[in-house]
Amino acid sequence: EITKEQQALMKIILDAYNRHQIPQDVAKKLLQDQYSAEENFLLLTEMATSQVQVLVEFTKNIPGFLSLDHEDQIALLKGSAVEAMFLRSAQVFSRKMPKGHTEVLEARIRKSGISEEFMTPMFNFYKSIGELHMVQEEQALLTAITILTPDRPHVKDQHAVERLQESMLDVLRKLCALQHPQEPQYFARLLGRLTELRTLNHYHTEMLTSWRMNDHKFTPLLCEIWDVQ
Ligand SMILES: CC(C)c1onc(-c2c(Cl)cccc2Cl)c1COc1ccc(-c2ccc3c(C(=O)O)csc3c2)cc1
Repeated sequence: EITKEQQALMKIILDAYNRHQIPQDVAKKLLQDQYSAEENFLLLTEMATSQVQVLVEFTKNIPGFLSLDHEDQIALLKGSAVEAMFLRSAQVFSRKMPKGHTEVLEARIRKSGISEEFMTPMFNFYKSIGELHMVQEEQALLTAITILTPDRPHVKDQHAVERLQESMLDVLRKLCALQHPQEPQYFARLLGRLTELRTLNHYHTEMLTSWRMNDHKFTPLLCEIWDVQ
């Protein structure tokens, strides 16, 4: 019982999700053959910077987002960037990239100065996303829902964000019922991943701190979105 306007919303979100992806020439750099921790960190920094740009373009296509208070738009992007990038990189792992990106991305993440204690929760998350076998529509909606989380730091008009998120959640709930009729708890499992994502934020903050203590440099865009340097 997905309504006509919900179908329209779904199409807009899916088109935006597919239209905005890391350019292939950037992604292909993962396949080059230098594998030092420094080289891996630089490549991952380039991936993250490109992914943030993609994320901003995707977010601008979420119906209603550009009508939110401008400072709240920034607060939502800053607050959700890491989670959206975990979701996106998780799709790379679960979609078994033909060009072998999966293996090289994992190898570079594992050897980029991230301490062991963060590897386990990070790769457990990647595994738990892979096990869901999400379709594109679910991935796109889940990313939009993550961005439209009302209780990010410094969001002033949380109700305005809540209204947008709720309409996305309603479409996702109906889509899950259609896509996974034999699995009534599938929608709840998807939302459970959003909770797991928020725990990864804390690990990520510590990852940033330890990189900075080892004098690793980030790009201006990442410094701005992560309030570092
Ligand atoms: C600054 C840097 C060292 C960093 O700090 N924390 C994290 C970080 C890490 Cl290490 C894990 C999870 C989240 C973050 Cl922010 C990172 C690296 O972030 C990445 C962001 C995004 C990709 C990413 C996305 C899409 C795709 C696609 C595709 O779509 O076709 C093909 S290849 C690829 C690669 C990889 C890495």
